Amino acid sequence: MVKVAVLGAAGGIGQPLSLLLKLNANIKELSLFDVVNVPGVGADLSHINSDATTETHLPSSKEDKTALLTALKGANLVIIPAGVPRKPGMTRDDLFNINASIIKSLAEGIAQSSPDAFVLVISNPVNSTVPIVAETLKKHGVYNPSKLFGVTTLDIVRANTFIAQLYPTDSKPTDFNVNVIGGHSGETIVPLYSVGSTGKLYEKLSEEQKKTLINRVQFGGDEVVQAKNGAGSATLSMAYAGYRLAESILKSLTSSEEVVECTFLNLVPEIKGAEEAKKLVGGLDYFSLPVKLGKNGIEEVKYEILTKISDDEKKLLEVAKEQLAKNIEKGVSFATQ
Ligand SMILES: NC(=O)C1=CN([C@@H]2O[C@H](COP(=O)(O)OP(=O)(O)OC[C@H]3O[C@@H](n4cnc5c(N)ncnc54)[C@H](O)[C@@H]3O)[C@@H](O)[C@H]2O)C=CC1
Ligand SMILES: O=C([O-])CC(=O)C(=O)O
Repeated sequence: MVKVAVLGAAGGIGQPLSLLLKLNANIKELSLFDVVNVPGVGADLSHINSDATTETHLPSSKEDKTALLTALKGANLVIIPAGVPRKPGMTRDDLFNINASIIKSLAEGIAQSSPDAFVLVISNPVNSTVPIVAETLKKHGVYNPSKLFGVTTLDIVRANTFIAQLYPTDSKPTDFNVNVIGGHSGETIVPLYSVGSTGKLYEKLSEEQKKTLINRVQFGGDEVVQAKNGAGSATLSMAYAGYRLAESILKSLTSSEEVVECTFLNLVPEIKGAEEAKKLVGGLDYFSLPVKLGKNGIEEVKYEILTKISDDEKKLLEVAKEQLAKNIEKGVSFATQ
């Protein structure tokens, strides 16, 4: 039975994500933090007759650090959807200037109040915000790379849905679990349709259809940003995806079932398979890959998948690596300056 803290709980993602978490029988306490509106969200959720208790934490002023520290106290799992979303015409990197400082200050709170927690970073640009959290925790001497997750699950969710839409009579979205690797923005997102559950169906597509499908996964976020027309980006599908990763982590804590998920992680030697992965991705320090989850977080990186990909996917990877290197460096230098 665990305590989960959601930072940014009153937002577009935070609210439906908190609703899903409120329904999870493994969660004993749900701690909701935001800089606005969070008491209302908490009061509303608290009437649901599931067993998790709900508490809310709203800072009394910009200087008030106590609300965050209290929200995080004793948390086993911290999920961060705090920050600003995109508007049409913006890239995720355009969010860096605002979101980087928000993420850094939240990571400082985690370092102080819940240094042993699993940390799931949703806030964009993920390719840079994850290194910011890592460097901030390092500075405070409490960094455990096995417990830091950049949430890329929405890319997997989209990849499953979009291929199923091409084969409406032969398949359904739940048939698939596509590995999507790399990062979480545009061309850094690399869906590996040629391996695993989608291999045979993918091969049947024309070159044009393959290109369109991959592009749709890479730029799926833009579809939602454009449809919302200035009112933000994906929130409901993101809440579902963030919940899926949180649920998988909780499952690996409470059962002996093997659980594998893709996540954007820090490729450090202490994690089994990470050194092999790092060599295969041109020395990048962070990359999204399938990982085996266990009681202590990421137990093993399933790097072997990188040796099975098609020549076309290798080309996509080259483009992704170049962009990722810049995004990662931007996050690291912000946090270490
Ligand atoms: N990783 C992924 O796949 C995805 C990431 N995102 C990202 O998630 C983030 C949140 O998106 P939305 O929920 O749509 O935005 P939103 O604006 O609806 O909600 C963000 C919430 O964060 C809160 N917030 C701002 N500063 C804060 C602070 N210092 N501490 C705590 N809370 C704070 C705001 O008050 C607001 O309630 C964005 O950066 C967005 O780009 C969105 C979709 C997918
Ligand atoms: O597109 C955005 O800005 C939000 C996001 O990360 C996504 O939907 O994948």
